[in-house]
Amino acid sequence: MKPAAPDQRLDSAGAPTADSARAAVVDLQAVHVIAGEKTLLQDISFRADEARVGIVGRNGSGKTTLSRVLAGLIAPDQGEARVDGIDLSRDRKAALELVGVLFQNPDRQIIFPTVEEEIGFGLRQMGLSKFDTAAEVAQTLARFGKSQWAKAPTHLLSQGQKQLLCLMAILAMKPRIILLDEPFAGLDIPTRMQLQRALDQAETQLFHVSHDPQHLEHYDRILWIEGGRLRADGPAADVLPEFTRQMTKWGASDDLSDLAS
Ligand SMILES: Nc1ncnc2c1ncn2[C@@H]1O[C@H](COP(=O)(O)OP(=O)(O)OP(=O)(O)O)[C@@H](O)[C@H]1O
Repeated sequence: MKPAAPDQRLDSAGAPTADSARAAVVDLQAVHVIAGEKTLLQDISFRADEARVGIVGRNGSGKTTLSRVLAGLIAPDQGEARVDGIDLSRDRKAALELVGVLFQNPDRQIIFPTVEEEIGFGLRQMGLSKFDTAAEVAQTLARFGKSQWAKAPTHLLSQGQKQLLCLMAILAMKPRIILLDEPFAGLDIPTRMQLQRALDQAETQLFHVSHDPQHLEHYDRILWIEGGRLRADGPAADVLPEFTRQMTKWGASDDLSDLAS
């Protein structure tokens, strides 16, 4: 393997990860998100430019709301959220170029009848010509060894294949950041490993929401959200053991209604 440049990050297998020169700065300052009577996020502040950032927390703690803020899909009711100084909730074109989002349910993301149309859509939105889009789609499929999928009807793909399609569509757009909101839930181990490999090889920053601390052990930084607040923020080796201890403690006591309170 080629020796890494002095400031190049390596993943757990020793492979280079995100290109630090392209790292975007995600900057949240005193972010509040309110829905009716309920405060979904309260006073969240952090500045992150790490290659791999994990987001953990119990069900209903506010992780998905936070990912929507990061992607510019919702604007904070108070405070500021910026990526590289840009308020993505006001600049959708910049949001498309900067952040790709992979959600848990690919059926909510796939809207086109064939694989090539699905991958091509985002590229056309970014302003690529039909010719360049076709070339980029073909290259992306070839990179994943899936050229034979080009004309395949998307509704015939399995869940894992659909999730891989969504990931290919995002990677084709070469965003600076990929936001993952539990994309592995419901996938079998080989499919999950294949997606994880594709992500590990992507020279892109990852913000990854997961319930499973094991998926995030090799990450640079972990944000732990609880009750809409930032409960802990630090290296995986510090935050994840404490998170696991607390989850186990809560899980061992009381009933589900208490867990959800
Ligand atoms: N638009 C909304 N209006 C009212 N409440 C909402 C709205 N969106 C989310 N919530 C509530 O806010 C809380 C946080 O939701 P969110 O989806 O961000 O949590 P989460 O940590 O991603 O949960 P999970 O792990 O279960 O996916 C939940 O109690 C949810 O029911």
